[in-house]
Amino acid sequence: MKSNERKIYLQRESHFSSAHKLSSKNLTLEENQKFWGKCSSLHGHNYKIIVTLYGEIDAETGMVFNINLLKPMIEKVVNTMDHKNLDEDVEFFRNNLSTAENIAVYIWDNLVNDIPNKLLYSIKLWETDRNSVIYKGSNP
Ligand SMILES: Nc1nc2c(c(=O)[nH]1)N=C([C@H](O)[C@H](O)COP(=O)(O)OP(=O)(O)OP(=O)(O)O)CN2
Ligand SMILES: [Zn+2]
Repeated sequence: MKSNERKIYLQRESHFSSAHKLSSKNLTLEENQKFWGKCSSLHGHNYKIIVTLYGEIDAETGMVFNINLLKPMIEKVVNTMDHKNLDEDVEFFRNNLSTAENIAVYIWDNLVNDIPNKLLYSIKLWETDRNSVIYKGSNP
């Protein structure tokens, strides 16, 4: 592939709605309520994510990566969580609390091997309008 040596960020937004609760298996109901407050009860969020790729603009295609290829990769991961109870329906969250942090890690881990040439740069995830995380994992 020819490169014109100009690097650029490419972003794709996606959404999903999931139920979850934050509670530790090692704590009693009362202890969980004390630690996590209202979040220890089952509730839901409309999550928003932005997946960012970073790389050189290919001189022939004019693209870093074809968004038409990126879309189904993101949808595949998002569909494992959309309209699901994260804690019960997604294996990863049986052993990892379904915090925004861990959801971003889950998305990264499920995308990084599909996106070629180490292009995956970051996952930004909003749990609410006011609460968000940005994860930059390792890209082997
Ligand atoms: N570090 C984190 N802290 C918290 C997380 C998280 O994922 N990472 N998650 C929660 C709960 O999931 C909770 O549902 C957050 O919702 P809520 O408190 O309603 O959200 P807001 O802060 O946007 O609501 P306010 O109206 O601003 O209080 C808790 N902590
Ligand atoms: Zn929540």
